[in-house]
Order: sequence, then C-alpha cells, then structure tokens
Amino acid sequence: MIEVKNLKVSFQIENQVIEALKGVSFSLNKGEIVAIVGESGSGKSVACQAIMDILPSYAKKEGKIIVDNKDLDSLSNEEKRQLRGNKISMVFQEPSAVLNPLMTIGEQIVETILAHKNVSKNEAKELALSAMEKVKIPNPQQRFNQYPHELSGGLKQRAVIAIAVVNNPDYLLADEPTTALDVTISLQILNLFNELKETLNMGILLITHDLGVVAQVADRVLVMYKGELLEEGKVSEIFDNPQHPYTKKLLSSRIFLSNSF
Ligand SMILES: Nc1ncnc2c1ncn2[C@@H]1O[C@H](COP(=O)(O)OP(=O)(O)OP(=O)(O)O)[C@@H](O)[C@H]1O
Repeated sequence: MIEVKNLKVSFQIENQVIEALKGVSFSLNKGEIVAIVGESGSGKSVACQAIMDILPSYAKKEGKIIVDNKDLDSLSNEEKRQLRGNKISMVFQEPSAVLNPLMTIGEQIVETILAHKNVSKNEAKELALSAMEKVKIPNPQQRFNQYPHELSGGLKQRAVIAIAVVNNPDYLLADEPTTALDVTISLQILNLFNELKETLNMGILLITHDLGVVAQVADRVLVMYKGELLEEGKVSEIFDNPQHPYTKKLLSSRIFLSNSF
C-alpha cells in the first residue's frame, strides 16, 4: 500500500512561493484504481512526482510517503532507484516524449529490464516479448524491431505501458495517459489498466481531468482543488452525492464528457 500523509510541496521561484500541495493525505492499495481529478494546476502531477521521488531539487517537501511500510525518506538513493521501476512505475500523457526515437521498441523495453534485473540479453528479450503480449501489442516479434515513429499513438502508449510494467511493479502511476489519444483508443487503454488491476493485482493511480475516464475504470476518486484534497470516496458515492460545491460543478459539466463514452 502507498500511504501519502500530510504531503506539502512548494516551489520557490525568485521571490514567489507556489504552494502546489497544501497537506494532502490519501492511500493506494494493490488491486484498485484510484483516480485523482481536478483542474489544471491543482497539484495532481506534483503528487505523483513526489511519490516517484522525481520532484525538482528546488522543490520543498514535507509530510510522509510510505510504500509497503517503508518511509521513502529513509531509503538510500539506490533503494529509491530500485523502487522506481521495480515497485512503482509511471506512465505519462505523451508517449513520444518518453520513447527514444533512435531505439527500437524492443531495445527500450530490454534496456529497462537490464537496468533492474540480472538476466542475460536473451532472457531480457523473452521478458520484453511477454510484456508486449501482456499489454496486447499485436505481432510482438515484428513490433519488437520497429522504431516509435512506425507505431500509431495507441500502440506507442502500449509500448510505454510495457516499459512501465515489464518489471512487474505493484503500483502504476498514470498521469493523463489517455489525453493524447482518440476516444476508441482511450477506451482500449483504460480496459488494459483494468486488466492489469484484475490479473496482476496492480494498484493504479490515474490522474485525469475527465470524469468519463473516472466513471469508466476507477474504484475510488480523489477530488483536488488548488493543492487541497476536497473529498474522496467510492466513485458511486462521489458521483451520486458530491459534498463540495467544486465537485458539484465538476459533475454538472459531466454530461458533455460522458457523451464521449
Ligand atoms: N517544476 C515546477 N516548478 C515550479 N512550479 C511547479 C512545478 N511543477 C508544478 N508547479 C506548480 O505547481 C502547481 C501544481 O501543478 P501540477 O502540475 O501538479 O498540476 P496538475 O493538477 O497536474 O495540472 P495539469 O492538469 O495541468 O497537469 C501549479 O501551480 C504548477 O504551476
């Protein structure tokens, strides 16, 4: 389980302080999908970056992040590196920003395996192919040798997810993973997340500003606003009985969003 306790993150830029998170607490269990919703700038990505321990060095952080009973702050840099990839992985909005255009998809998955596992190149290739199957990339043998530009947007995002899950992490943080994709492809990616949850018992933190996405796959939802967690609960509870005026406003615009599903 990932526990985030009273997390505060601020950025000092010249003489201005931006309070990105103002004391946020939540948890993510294995085998569940938790969505974080909230408008742009509410602190969703910063929360993920804090869990991955990839905040810029000038960020000031307070509070605790505990992963399977281990305080992130008590780990050495090497232990943190092992945690990223082996236990927690992240998927971003733009697959093209993550994939190296000069390396084949297969080489990039193999590289991730070799960074974390002591296996031969052949074994790594087998593991890479099975990860490609796991994320339902058709014809993995052929795709293995292709470069990112030879893949559609949906397949590129699947390749990024293959890289993220190849070392069997327990938790996956997905920051707007379907925003760059069209509706049909988005749905397929959301179904894939559901399968990863069901078959591998993965805990998935899904950042989105799209309530249609939340309704589609999330078990629980956290509503963020200007660095604070306004409310959280089961999706049905929040959708049927929102407490906070901001959540009510968010839900009233849902008619437009849910039309796309
Ligand atoms: N590296 C950074 N340096 C300075 N300020 C930052 C940095 N990263 C985020 N912020 C600020 O922190 C606040 C929260 O940003 P964050 O990216 O977490 O929002 P978000 O909810 O993910 O928004 P979006 O939906 O647009 O991605 C914003 O005011 C943002 O400008």
